[in-house]
Amino acid sequence: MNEIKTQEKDTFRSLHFSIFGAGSIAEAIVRGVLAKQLTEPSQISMINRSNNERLLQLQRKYGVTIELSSEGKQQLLQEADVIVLCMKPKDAAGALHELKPLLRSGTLIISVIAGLSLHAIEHILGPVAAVRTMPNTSSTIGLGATAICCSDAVNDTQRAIAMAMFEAVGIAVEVEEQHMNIVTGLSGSGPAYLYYVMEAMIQAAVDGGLTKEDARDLTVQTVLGAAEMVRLTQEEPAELRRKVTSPGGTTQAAIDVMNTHHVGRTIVSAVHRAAERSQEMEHQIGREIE
Ligand SMILES: NC(=O)C1=CN([C@@H]2O[C@H](COP(=O)(O)OP(=O)(O)OC[C@H]3O[C@@H](n4cnc5c(N)ncnc54)[C@H](OP(=O)(O)O)[C@@H]3O)[C@@H](O)[C@H]2O)C=CC1
Ligand SMILES: O=C(O)[C@@H]1CCC=N1
Repeated sequence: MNEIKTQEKDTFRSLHFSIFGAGSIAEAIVRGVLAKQLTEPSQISMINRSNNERLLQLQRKYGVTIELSSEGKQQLLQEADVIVLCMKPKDAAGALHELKPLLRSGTLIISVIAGLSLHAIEHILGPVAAVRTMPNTSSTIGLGATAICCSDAVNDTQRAIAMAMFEAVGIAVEVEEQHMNIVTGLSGSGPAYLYYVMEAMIQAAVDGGLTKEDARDLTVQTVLGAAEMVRLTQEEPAELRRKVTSPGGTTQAAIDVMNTHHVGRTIVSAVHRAAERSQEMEHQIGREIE
């Protein structure tokens, strides 16, 4: 992970962030940013449409500012230097229309919403400084993987703020907007694919007689170790797999079963289907805003 530069750190600390939509990914980002001490809880406000109980819970947990009245919420949006859009795609158009009359010039918009294009944001808000991102929930523990792309109005400082925010909670890369859908299929949804595999591995071990606890511990360490092996050795996953697989051995027997069931091809199709779904959502939001 890159260390954030001192100057950017100072800029970051001086900004007021309004997290517009206080769900799972919003919490992952806030928790990660606060854990990295990138800013103080008092610089962050969180807003929901109606779930005030959730806001109170977040306030208790992180010490962030919340507002329960609609006037108070509007004021937080008006005063924010950075507004982070974190609602579901279906709620995005409504929220952008709500935001439009409140937006000050110079406010940076950062969106984490799958399928919400920069064009759609600009269509409603006008030519704003907007950063489209795709993080993932591992940001909660500082191991997120985020891709970002920026609208024409984004200046270097604003780009650095967005990068700093996501580098504080993992790695961040800048990509062309046309690649955001495949990023969504890869790293946005990706943690769920690995949990899916882990669920199956734990189930198999329990079926084979292990306790749930031992099955879970051994599975977690196996996945952690495999990811770290790829990262630290810089070897290709295929090469590392070859080293585990003795001819005629146990791994070969397992891989044969996976090949018979086209598991590799299925994963490729799954990632592409998620990317396609992201594109469909982009079109759907596009239709909603026209
Ligand atoms: N979860 C993930 O792994 C990832 C999610 N994303 C993206 O993040 C976004 C949020 O997902 P997630 O965190 O899972 O969703 P959640 O359902 O957990 O949270 C969405 C939040 O948005 C609030 N909200 C909805 N409409 C408005 C509004 N008009 N004004 C203010 N708040 C509003 C909801 O509040 P209320 O309940 O009061 O309506 C809710 O708290 C999605 O667009 C998704 O594409 C991106 C990367 C990864
Ligand atoms: O499932 C979703 O739509 C969101 C986007 C990426 C991860 N979760």
